[in-house]
Amino acid sequence: MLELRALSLDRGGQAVLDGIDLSIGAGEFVGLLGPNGAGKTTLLRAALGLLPARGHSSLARLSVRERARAAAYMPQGREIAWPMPVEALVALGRIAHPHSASAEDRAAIERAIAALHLSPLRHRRATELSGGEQARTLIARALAQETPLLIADEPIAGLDPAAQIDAMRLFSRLADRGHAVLASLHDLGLAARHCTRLVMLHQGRIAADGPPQAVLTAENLARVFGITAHLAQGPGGILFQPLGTIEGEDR
Ligand SMILES: Nc1ncnc2c1ncn2[C@@H]1O[C@H](COP(=O)(O)OP(=O)(O)OP(=O)(O)O)[C@@H](O)[C@H]1O
Repeated sequence: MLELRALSLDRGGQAVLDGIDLSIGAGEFVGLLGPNGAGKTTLLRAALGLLPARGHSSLARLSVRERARAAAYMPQGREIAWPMPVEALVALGRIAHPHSASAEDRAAIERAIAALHLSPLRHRRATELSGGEQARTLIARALAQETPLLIADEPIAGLDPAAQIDAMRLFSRLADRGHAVLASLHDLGLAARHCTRLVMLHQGRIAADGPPQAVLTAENLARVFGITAHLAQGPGGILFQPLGTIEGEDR
């Protein structure tokens, strides 16, 4: 689904990505973690070929149309330029499909609208929605693309707790159905409970990669995030509670 080898990128004379090796397969819901500025957005955009990088990305070499069928992308920026109805914006997800007004397209749009509970909002102008409603609309647009891989940059930022859990469950179900999901996330607790795998980025390099319990360790949290946390095994996976920051540590 996604293969990155030695992906590196400099910006402003600094290495922002430094030798990223990452392979993501069907059935994986990968949470991309890391503090502000670690390189998460840069990694997602370079993987998609939206930023020129050294090394190899299996997506970056595809034509625009091929790539739009291989991977859907929900960017971090949520600006909606046109005052179009929610359902028309979701329908844009089908634009790369050959017959983008077919019964199959309409069914995909309806599935995406239903999955994000957007039916009551479908005729509203997307520019007039709340931030969280806009976020759900943009997730639905990416979902309507029905690609093997979904790449989402902070998809649950600004959602209320129920909508965050709903979205994480949705991504998890996509992975269960054989898709792959790569999402940058700042909520380590939700990442721990819902992702099948976590990749922790630190200063443009992968600091840890594996199942949640192997990545969310006290040592990694101190070294990468500069925090202490309470970690416990709960009924549905790891329970994570941040406790404090580590003063004076060189992160
Ligand atoms: N156009 C640019 N020129 C120079 N440096 C840049 C540019 N864009 C990003 N950077 C730097 O690259 C680094 C990685 O940025 P990136 O947006 O990938 O981080 P991030 O992990 O997504 O952070 P956040 O969690 O804050 O969204 C940061 O130090 C940022 O300042």
